[in-house]
Amino acid sequence: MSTVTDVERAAMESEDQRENWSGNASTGHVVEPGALDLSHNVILYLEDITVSFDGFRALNRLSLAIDVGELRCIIGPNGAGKTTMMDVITGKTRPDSGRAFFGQTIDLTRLTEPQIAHAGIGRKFQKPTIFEQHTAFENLELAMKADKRVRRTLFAQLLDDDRDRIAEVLTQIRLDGEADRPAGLLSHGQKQWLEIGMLLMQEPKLLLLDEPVAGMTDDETERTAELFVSLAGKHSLVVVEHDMAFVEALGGKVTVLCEGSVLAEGDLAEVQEDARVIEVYLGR
Ligand SMILES: Nc1ncnc2c1ncn2[C@@H]1O[C@H](COP(=O)(O)OP(=O)(O)OP(=O)(O)O)[C@@H](O)[C@H]1O
Repeated sequence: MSTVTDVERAAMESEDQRENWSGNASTGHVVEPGALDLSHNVILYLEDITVSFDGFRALNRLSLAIDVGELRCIIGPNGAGKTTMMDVITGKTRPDSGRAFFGQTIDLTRLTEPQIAHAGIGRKFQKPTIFEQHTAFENLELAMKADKRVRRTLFAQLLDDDRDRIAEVLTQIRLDGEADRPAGLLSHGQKQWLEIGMLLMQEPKLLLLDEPVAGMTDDETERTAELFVSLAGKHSLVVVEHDMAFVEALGGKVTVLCEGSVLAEGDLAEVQEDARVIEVYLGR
């Protein structure tokens, strides 16, 4: 069974939810089955998500919505549920209850991790998983969508547009001068950017980034903020981070998680003044 078919089936099975979420029938908006429906300008909906581990609620009726093209930061104390939330979005953890939708129609709770990646959600973990022996260019080539890799095998060479795409991503991640360098020789920050570049080769609509600037120099952190700001709009980004200077540089809306739910939401200055946020997180 093909992945697309499964995605389509999940979309159709969620017909009832679709009515609830979007009222598409009334707007007359037509979207192919299985395609990402962004007609309401929201790319991710989480509603009342609960995840328990041995009776402990890591997520407790968590609700959240991310707009198309938004750059959202998620902050909160250790154990607040940030990683668990990412795990639910990517299908690694199934919620006990609640709903998780990608666009209006794709029910993430019914898809496997590969299906969710295929649907357009890319995740970057803290530890880079690049191929150290291969060059930066080759790493991006290896990350190309599978259908393009097949094309490459058929024609025994990279097509010009694929080469252009790799060059474009190398420039985006500021590695255009390092294309032929083995990835293992890149700095820590450059390795992180290369992994982000590998995600970009998959053309994700939504990028989930877990503590992307941990271990980076101040200069690398600043450049990473510039990169993320430049990606917003074309992509939607959800960034989990503890580094407040970085969160400030991103300039987007901030969601504060605590004990598995949203404690506060707003721009950084607003949440920094929130007495509850100071008590559980920022005041520490
Ligand atoms: N597989 C698991 N089994 C049992 N408990 C778990 C599991 N995964 C997470 N937890 C617990 O759920 C809670 C939320 O963890 P989570 O890793 O999502 O928090 P976090 O906000 O990402 O924290 P940090 O900032 O430290 O990464 C924690 O108390 C954690 O110990």
